[in-house]
Parts: sequence; structure tokens; C-alpha cells
Amino acid sequence: MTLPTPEAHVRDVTEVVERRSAGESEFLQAVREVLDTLAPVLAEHPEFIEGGILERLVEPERQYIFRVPWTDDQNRVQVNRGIRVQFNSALGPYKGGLRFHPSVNLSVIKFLGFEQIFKNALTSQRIGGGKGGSDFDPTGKSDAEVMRFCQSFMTELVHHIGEHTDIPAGDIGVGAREIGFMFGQYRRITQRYEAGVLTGKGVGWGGAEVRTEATGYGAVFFAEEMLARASQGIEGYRAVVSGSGNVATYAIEKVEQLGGKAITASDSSGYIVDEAGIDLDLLKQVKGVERARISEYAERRPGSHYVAGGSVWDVPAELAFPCATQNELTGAHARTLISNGVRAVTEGANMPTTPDAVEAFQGAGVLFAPGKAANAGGVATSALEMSQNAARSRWDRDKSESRLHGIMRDVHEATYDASERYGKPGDYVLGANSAAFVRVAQAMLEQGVI
Ligand SMILES: NC(=O)c1ccc[n+]([C@@H]2O[C@H](COP(=O)([O-])OP(=O)(O)OC[C@H]3O[C@@H](n4cnc5c(N)ncnc54)[C@H](O)[C@@H]3O)[C@@H](O)[C@H]2O)c1
Repeated sequence: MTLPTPEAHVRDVTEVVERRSAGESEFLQAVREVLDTLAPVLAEHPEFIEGGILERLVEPERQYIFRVPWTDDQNRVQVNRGIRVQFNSALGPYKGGLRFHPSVNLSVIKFLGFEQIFKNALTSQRIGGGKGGSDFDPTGKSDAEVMRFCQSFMTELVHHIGEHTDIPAGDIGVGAREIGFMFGQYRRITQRYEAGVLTGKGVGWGGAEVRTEATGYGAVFFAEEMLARASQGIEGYRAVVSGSGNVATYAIEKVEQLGGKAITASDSSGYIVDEAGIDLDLLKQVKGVERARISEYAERRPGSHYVAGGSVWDVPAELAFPCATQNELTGAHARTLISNGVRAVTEGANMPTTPDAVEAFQGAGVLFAPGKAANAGGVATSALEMSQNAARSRWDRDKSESRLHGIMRDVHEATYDASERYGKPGDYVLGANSAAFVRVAQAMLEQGVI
């Protein structure tokens, strides 16, 4: 059999995905971003072409779409759509978060599930990739409404998940409160205390220490490693951070612990600038406890100010951490950051940087860390939560954080080494994609055509 060249093979597979998933713009963006970097790997491993690895990798193993009916506080019937995409289980059971946000659709969940395969491979934790969610909007809903929604969502999802098959966690709009409601319903329906079926649980009932902080902390650990390679550090640098949710909050906390100064946070309405450094207690109170708008922060904190609309990327800093949502940092934003002297951009969110912005950073010699490597600390700690659940044990904070730190160092090293091996040292996009792909492809090859 004559094999196509790696470049022709990538082109052929991309065309098939574009035809089969026409209109799924986020998913197509994520697929192209990975496939475009893989030709050098395929040149070294023709058996991956022969084994049809790419063709299989871009098609989810299984997808569920279901109705989620619930009643609001006025007793009106509401209906949302639930989705779970089980993308690839070559390395272990499907693992990936649930997102509750009005923008959720199949394309968004497939892009996140596809990214998750590679991210999970980079953690070395033996977990496959999946993702799910709903177009339910938790904003402005009462706790009781959120509970009824979560219970209805789980009443269907229960048929598809389990500690050895598929283990969801949180993402945008899904935090400890939602995981609690869903775990309660799972336990009630199955009559089993299967702690390892969901991660991000409360620490008093099976959750892991440092899971809440892990994605944000991990992103900063990754930035620290990347800067250290370039003989720099976090200390003394200013950081612009977008978002004010789970990832952003703990990225800010770790930047400050390491001697840097985080000066911004945002939500979908606008952003705040606090030149003295973000007051974390106030940020957690406003966004985490009160679930209020970010403008509240500026009202209560002298010396800070709020900008309606606009973008945190207009604020000069050496470090940037996009931690809100996909495609939030565009080519124009990248050019502003570059002209303001940014040194390193680390993705806390999934695919927050558009392809032209990534190209601009790489062209200008700015260190750029893709989310599938830099934000892997969250899912890695979720895997540690699963191990503790299986062993019925509980680690303290120090052990949990030091394991996270070690994993992020390993992810950085594997990513950097792969960038060197495939000819572009310091290209972390190439490094993350190729290191992860080889691990998944090898496992798929050894497990036969399934
Ligand atoms: N939670 C995790 O462990 C984890 C792990 C890896 C990656 N991520 C990614 O990190 C990002 C943030 O997730 P999170 O868990 O912090 O969620 P969250 O719900 O705690 O916070 C989301 C943040 O993004 C902002 N946001 C959402 N949509 C927006 C929009 N359209 N415009 C501007 N801002 C918007 C929200 O205001 C909020 O500040 C997502 O891309 C998510 O996929 C999360």
C-alpha cells in the first residue's frame, strides 16, 4: 500500500472533518490547530497513517444529546439541551468537565472534548477525553432552580457515566454547588456512594484539596517553568488576567504568591484595573460569594477603576493570562499586548487565543503556552481526586499542591522536549500537540481498529 505524504494525509483528513462537521466552527478551529502541527510526527511514524489514527481521532467515540426539563420558581416548565461527548478512551475512562452557559452547543462541546484528549494525555494520568454541558444559564437563577436543573440533567446523564466509564467535573458555570447537586442525584438514583464518578466534590465528602485552585495555580506554575527556561521569573512582573471565575481567581492568587502583581480581572460586562494588585478576598466575595458583577469590586476598592466593555489586553503588562472563554484574545489584542512589551502569554482558559493572535505572539518571540498544556493542572488534580477516592484516602494540602507542581513541571518538560524533537524549540503549540498525539496514537494502534 502506498501511503500519502504526511501533508497530504493531514489535508485529506481535515477535508473530511470539514465536510462532516460543516458549521461547527469552534470544533473545526480546534481540529485544524492540532492537525496543522502533526506532519513532522507522521513523517516519523508512518504506522499512524497506516493505522488510520487521525481519521479515528477526529470522530467522537460516542455522543449523547438529551432534553433537560425543569420547573422555575414561578412553576413554569423550562427546557434546556444536555450534551455529553465521549471523545476518546484509548488512555483511560472519558474525563472532562461540564459547562453550563447559553453559548453551549455541539460544536463548543466537541471542541472542548477534542482538546481534552490531548490535555489529559499530557498529564500522564491515564484518562481519556470527554466533555459535556448545557445551554442552561445559571446567571440570576435561585439556588433552588439550579438544584432542580442539576437534578434533571443528572437523571439522564446517570445512564452514561460511572467511575470506570466517564467522570465529569466542573467548567464554566459548574462549580462546587452544581457538582454537589449532581452528585446527590447520582447517589439517589443509583443507591451507590460512587465517589469517583464526579470530581470537584466538596473536600468534606470526597473532594481533593487544591482541586479548586489547581487550574489557575497550574497555569502559573507552567508560566514559571517557561519563563525560567528564558532566564526570567514571575517576580516583579505585572500580569493582566481575564475572567473572574475559578481559573482566573486562582491564577491571580498564585501570581501574587510568587511575587508578581496581578492587576486586572473581568467578566462579560467589563473589566477592573487595580494597580495596587487585586485584593483577592474582595474578588472572591464579589464573584464567588455574591455572584455580583465585577463593577462591584471597583465600587468597594479605592484606587481601582472599572471599564465597561473593552478588554483587559489594553492594559500594559509583562504577563498575560486569558482565563475566561474561547476566542477572547484576538490578533488586534495580541498586537496591543506585543507593543506594550508582553513577555509571556499563558492560556488558563481553553482556546482563548485566536489563531492569528497565536501567530502574532510566536512571530514576535513572545513565549506562548497553549491551554491544553498550561491548564492541565485542573484535570490532573481531578485524576488525583479519583485515586484518593479509589484508595479511600485523603491527602493534605501540601502533598496535593506539591503533586500538582510536579505534574506541571513534567507537562512543561514533555512539551518543551517535543518542540525540540520536532524542530522548533520553544514552540509550545507544536510541543503540546505532538507529545500528546504520540501517546494517544500509540495506545490506539496497540488496541486495534475500534
Ligand atoms: N474549571 C477548571 O478546572 C478548568 C480547567 C481547564 C480549563 N478551564 C477553562 O477555563 C475557562 C474558565 O473556566 P472557569 O472554570 O473559571 O469558569 P467560571 O464559570 O468559574 O468562570 C468563567 C469566567 O469567564 C467569564 N466569561 C464567560 N463567558 C464570557 C464571555 N462570553 N465573555 C467574557 N467573559 C466571559 C465569566 O464572567 C467568568 O469570569 C474556560 O475556558 C474553561 O473551559 C477550566
